[in-house]
Amino acid sequence: MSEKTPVIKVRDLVVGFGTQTVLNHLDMDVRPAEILGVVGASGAGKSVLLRTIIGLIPRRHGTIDVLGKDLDKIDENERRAMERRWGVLFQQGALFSSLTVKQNVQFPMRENLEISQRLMDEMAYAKLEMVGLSPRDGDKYPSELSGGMTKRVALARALALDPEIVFLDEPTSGLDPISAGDFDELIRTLQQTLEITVFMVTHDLESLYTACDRIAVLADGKLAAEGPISAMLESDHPWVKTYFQGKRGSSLADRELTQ
Ligand SMILES: Nc1ncnc2c1ncn2[C@@H]1O[C@H](COP(=O)(O)OP(=O)(O)OP(=O)(O)O)[C@@H](O)[C@H]1O
Repeated sequence: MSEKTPVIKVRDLVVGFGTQTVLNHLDMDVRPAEILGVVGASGAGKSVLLRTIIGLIPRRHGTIDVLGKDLDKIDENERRAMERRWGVLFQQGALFSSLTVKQNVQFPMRENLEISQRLMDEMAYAKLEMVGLSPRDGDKYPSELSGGMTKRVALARALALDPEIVFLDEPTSGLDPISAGDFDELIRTLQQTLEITVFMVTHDLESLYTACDRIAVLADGKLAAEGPISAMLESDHPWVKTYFQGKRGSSLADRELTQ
């Protein structure tokens, strides 16, 4: 794929439920190896967009290309192959409570790869190390983990099949600011070392400043603004102005300017 080809290309996307239209003729590109932060008011449709791209919610209209393939034009086998090329971290982590950390990380491997248990163990330990957890953490159950550890395990599971794209839905929600900052740094480091493309839905202004290359703002079912933080600070869109140039946003912007 050429440098310029978007990794994800969404065109004229319409998604709704009953009489409600959530995404209304939305166009969006996600570029290779970028961390794109998707923001918008509560209920704007950020999670719906993520879930529609990965095929969990049907579209009413529009096309979605991922890694150069139109998702409407691939057969069942190609679809399964495509799903191995992306990893997803859902809101709340969504770990299987009856499985250990190691078994959770191995879940996608078991579903998709025919490899020995020993190799799967090695791979699971490597993924846990990548996200800053030890092999001993592998034997714990989700109920024994802190919020930050749960997110890390969910990230390790999303990375299980060495994906090219990672979808993160509110990865830092529920974390204290220090743990959230550590998680942002982890995402940044992984993105740089593995050169993955990251689609991150977030409410966390700090994440947008420290982790994201570009930001896409959802409002009224469309992209209201997109670009780096500097573009957000200059935007005239009312929601973008309030969000990025409001009290919280401007203190981060000041810090950015003085660094
Ligand atoms: N499965 C569903 N069935 C019916 N309505 C849904 C469904 N999923 C989402 N919605 C509706 O779609 C709208 C957008 O929801 P979505 O979860 O994408 O918002 P969001 O921007 O991610 O919000 P938040 O920041 O609060 O998580 C909401 O009005 C929601 O109620």
